[in-house]
Amino acid sequence: MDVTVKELQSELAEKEEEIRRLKQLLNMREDQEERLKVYISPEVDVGDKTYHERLSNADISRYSRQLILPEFGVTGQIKLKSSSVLVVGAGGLGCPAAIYLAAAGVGKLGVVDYDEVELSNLHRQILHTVDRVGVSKSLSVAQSCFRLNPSVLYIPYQLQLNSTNALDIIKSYDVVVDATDNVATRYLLNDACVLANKPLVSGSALRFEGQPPPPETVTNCSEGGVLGVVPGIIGSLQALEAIKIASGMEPSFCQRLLLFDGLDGTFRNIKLRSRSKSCSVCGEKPTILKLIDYEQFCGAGATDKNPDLHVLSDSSRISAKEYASMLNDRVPHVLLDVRPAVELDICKLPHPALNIPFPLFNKNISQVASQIMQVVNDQCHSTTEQPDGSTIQVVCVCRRGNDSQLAVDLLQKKLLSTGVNLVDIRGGLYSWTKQVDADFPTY
Ligand SMILES: Nc1ncnc2c1ncn2[C@@H]1O[C@H](COP(=O)(O)OP(=O)(O)OP(=O)(O)O)[C@@H](O)[C@H]1O
Ligand SMILES: [Zn+2]
Repeated sequence: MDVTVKELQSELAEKEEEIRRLKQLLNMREDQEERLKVYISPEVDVGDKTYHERLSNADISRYSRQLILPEFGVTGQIKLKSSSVLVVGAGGLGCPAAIYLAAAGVGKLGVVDYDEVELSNLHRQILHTVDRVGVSKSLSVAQSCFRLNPSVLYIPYQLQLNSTNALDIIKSYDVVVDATDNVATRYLLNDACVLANKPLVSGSALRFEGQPPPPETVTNCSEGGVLGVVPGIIGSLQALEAIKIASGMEPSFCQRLLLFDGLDGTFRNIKLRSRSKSCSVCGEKPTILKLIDYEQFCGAGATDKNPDLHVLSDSSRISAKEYASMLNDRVPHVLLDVRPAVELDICKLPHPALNIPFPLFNKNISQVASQIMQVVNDQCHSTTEQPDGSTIQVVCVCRRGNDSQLAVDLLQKKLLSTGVNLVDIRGGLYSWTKQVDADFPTY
């Protein structure tokens, strides 16, 4: 009897959620099979065993505008129809890539993503919809593509691609499109595609810049921000390249890197060095003969979700609720907001704050510390009941409660002798919304 009712309830809820998802997937596949049947049935009528290798009348109408392209033509269409493409990542790049691959008529389209749709995805992940918030992204992309072109076979994979499953999944596709957002997965895909001998079309898009091949990225959208149309452009270019490869046309970005700057609207096409003989994956004496642990190798997770840091001891942290009572009781303090200035325009706590963006702490902690002491001292003078500087609290806040801890940690070391009491708000503005004010925006 060591399992509590609560634990059982939550396990049941989890299982029910899983069942709900499986049912949804099943429905979609049944629906798809039904439609495919309709599509393929003329095979019997025509009595032609090679029907799949020919185009139906519906195909000819649907793809007519690309069939009349001399470089593509019926040969290209048939090749495309008998090919398969795997899109890894159903986000900002994956959505445009997948929809154009589906529209163009690839035979089989696999879509990998472990994550679920969030409202903050919709400005750029254009295949998801408001009513699919909380639904699996890979499923959502497959559903949207299905609506556009039901003759394609869609295989959604609701999982995180890693070294244990990558080769197994990749092996049944002809072309792989990297539409992910983290370094670990980029390395994984690179090595997996070399080992499996599959062409990889890489792309990335951050802030205003985008690039198809090769893998290279440092920040991510939730940290750096991105205008939705930029991944739209890059993901479309990835689809174009994948279509060229799958249909037997000449690829454009073999040993080339295309850079796009959305702010000044320019493209740069850079020639890459040819394959290095000493490369550890594709060189003459490769040392990487099977997939390794890429999260460990990169020192970064294969998701862009930052883990919660635990830098400060409990005594240096207060909850959002506790801060709300401090405001309520008018406890004198200095509120220090360490977010970038642009984020202060989005929302602020209901108390005047000193804004010093976190990067400045690493850059010049002495200057930051003296700026804070100045404000603390000013506040002491104006607060008659609190003549002693050491009783003024400095409360540090950021968006999620990671930077605020690092900032307090740096300050504590610097201001040790002053006796100033430094704390951070556990979980940042995010917890403020959760614990104090449900109307406070999250971003
Ligand atoms: N190893 C992986 N396996 C499966 N999916 C992955 C993997 N790595 C990244 N992804 C997926 O790739 C997609 C990248 O898209 P994008 O960065 O536009 O979305 P996001 O991470 O949801 O956005 P944001 O950064 O704003 O939270 C995400 O949906 C993410 O879940
Ligand atoms: Zn190499």
